[in-house]
Amino acid sequence: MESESTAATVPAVDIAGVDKVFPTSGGGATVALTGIDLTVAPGEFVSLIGPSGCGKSTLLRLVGDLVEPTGGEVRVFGEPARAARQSQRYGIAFQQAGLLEWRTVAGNVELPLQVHGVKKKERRERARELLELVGLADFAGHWPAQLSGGMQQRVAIARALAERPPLLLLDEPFGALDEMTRERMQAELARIRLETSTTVILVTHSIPEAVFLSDRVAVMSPRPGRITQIIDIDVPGRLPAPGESGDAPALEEAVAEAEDVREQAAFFQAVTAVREALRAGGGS
Ligand SMILES: Nc1ncnc2c1ncn2[C@@H]1O[C@H](COP(=O)(O)OP(=O)(O)OP(=O)(O)O)[C@@H](O)[C@H]1O
Repeated sequence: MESESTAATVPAVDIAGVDKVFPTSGGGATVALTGIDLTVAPGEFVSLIGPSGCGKSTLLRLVGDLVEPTGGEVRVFGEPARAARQSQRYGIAFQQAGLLEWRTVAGNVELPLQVHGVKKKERRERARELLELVGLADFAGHWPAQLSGGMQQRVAIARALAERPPLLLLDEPFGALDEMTRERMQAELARIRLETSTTVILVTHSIPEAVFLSDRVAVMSPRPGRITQIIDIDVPGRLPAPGESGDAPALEEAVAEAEDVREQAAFFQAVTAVREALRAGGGS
């Protein structure tokens, strides 16, 4: 077991000098990422934002060991990304919820636990807890096709959290949702993060979403993607980072607070700062 002081000094994610080049069919190469350095502290929420094709998803996939870097190194809680994946340090959710249609909502959430041999009773209990966390306690026995897009995405997030991963990787998880649902889901994610103390890296196209959720926003340039600026977000009233305060508020309270946060001058200022950084980096 690591002592608390050692754990506090090991970053959740440490990306050092990472490049990624994809070979193309004609024998050429696509330089997707170049010279990426980024360190994410345990419990921190960092968003990646940048123009389409700048390598946001590739960077997230590198952290999740779904693609390998061409150069440089990715470490997760002190381990190489491969080892971190093998010791199930990640929960991952993408834009498409990717639920299995032939399993119930609870069955989908239980899936990773079942794959790793967790006993039925314990799986049931954990799925119940998670569905409560994402506000779907009454839908455990439903089929995915009976849920709205937002509800399906909540199930995908519950599933990603099933094994209590210390790191959650989210690639445009709310990209397919309407604006109102999206804002509500953001409030829920802020609350879930506070309640679970999970470190989160989020890929998003939405500046307000990045500002609302993140402690820091990493702004990327057009391809070949580089991180051009990292902006600290300080908006009073935003749900604090884990450890900064006590209990997470109840769901409806979190949603109401989120509305107030989005109306603050500090929120608009942060949105403007990210927008200007995107423009300065060549992203519109
Ligand atoms: N598996 C792959 N093989 C070849 N090229 C790839 C692969 N994955 C990504 N690329 C290329 O790498 C570049 C970055 O892609 P990536 O999907 O990471 O960008 P993105 O910023 O997430 O884009 P978007 O915002 O449009 O989703 C693109 O030029 C893309 O075509």
